[in-house]
Amino acid sequence: MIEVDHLSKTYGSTSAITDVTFSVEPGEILGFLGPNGAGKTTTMRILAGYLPATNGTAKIAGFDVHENSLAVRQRIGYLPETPPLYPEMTVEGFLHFVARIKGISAGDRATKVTAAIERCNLQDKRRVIIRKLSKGYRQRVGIAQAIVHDPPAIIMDEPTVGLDPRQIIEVRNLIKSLAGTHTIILSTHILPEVSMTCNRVAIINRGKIVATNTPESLMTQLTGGSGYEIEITGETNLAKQVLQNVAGVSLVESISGNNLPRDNRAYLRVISQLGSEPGQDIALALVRAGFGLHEMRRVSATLEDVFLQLTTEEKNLPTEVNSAENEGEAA
Ligand SMILES: Nc1ncnc2c1ncn2[C@@H]1O[C@H](COP(=O)(O)OP(=O)(O)OP(=O)(O)O)[C@@H](O)[C@H]1O
Repeated sequence: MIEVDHLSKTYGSTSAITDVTFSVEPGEILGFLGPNGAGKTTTMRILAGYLPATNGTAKIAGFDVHENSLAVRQRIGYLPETPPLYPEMTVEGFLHFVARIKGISAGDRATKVTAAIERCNLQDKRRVIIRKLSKGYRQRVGIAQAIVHDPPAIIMDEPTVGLDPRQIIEVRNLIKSLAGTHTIILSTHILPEVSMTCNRVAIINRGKIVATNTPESLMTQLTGGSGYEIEITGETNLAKQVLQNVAGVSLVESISGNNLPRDNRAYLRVISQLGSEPGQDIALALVRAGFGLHEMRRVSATLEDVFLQLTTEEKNLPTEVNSAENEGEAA
């Protein structure tokens, strides 16, 4: 349904995205995950036909976003980071207005607007002026305007930014309820958003796709699915250096958080590389380096570990995961 092929965009001398390739199957929700400035908005805007790419192609339902932009706009709903709302209009009036600009015939408008209102649970607010709505309800109106013409594909840029926890749950549930009948790309820098909402994730870092897969497979393939939590006596940074040099170790992070280490104790989390079991070597290396080893236990990797590994430890990546996955996606 959505095919992105070697897409690049430069702003003057700044390269925002480079060689971005991925695809989204019909009915799927793809999470487009990356830190600030990674290139998410740039990609979303190109897909929505609002920005020309410098190189590469993107197709929605078989139509090229640049060459057939009108056909593409009829087939996508776009929710930018700040929803394009007219605050002085009522919810219903605004949705009628959007339906008209999107080319829905006068006879069909009322049915389509009512369907979007019901889908987004806005029945109680249909005659309320948008300015008076909470941010959560405004976001729902933003989603309603994106789906009012019943497009097969929906592109959402950071749809839950600025919402309170209850509103976030509501908007996520709404997005999930749209999957199946719609194909969705959702850009986010929030990790739980991806594991809670998306079937698959594409991780982008500094303008490049560094992995594409289901959240579960990423966790297993990239980290071996496990690691260790370790409590030692000694200096954290020194211990990190020692552990980083142990064969089979992929990522080391401090988990002492804001708590001051008690009795000079450090708490570390080590993620192992695919297929390796470095537990014994970790224990040996720590003891040989003079650290007191108080506790060491196995833990499962989280999506956060994967994300950190991909966005901060690129040099340690098992390369087959990247290339094999991207080829698979492009096929
Ligand atoms: N209009 C522009 N002119 C010049 N550089 C830009 C422009 N828009 C974005 N960039 C740069 O391109 C890169 C990617 O930006 P983009 O907004 O796509 O990232 P993002 O992942 O959406 O980030 P955020 O989560 O912070 O919105 C950044 O380095 C950004 O500074």
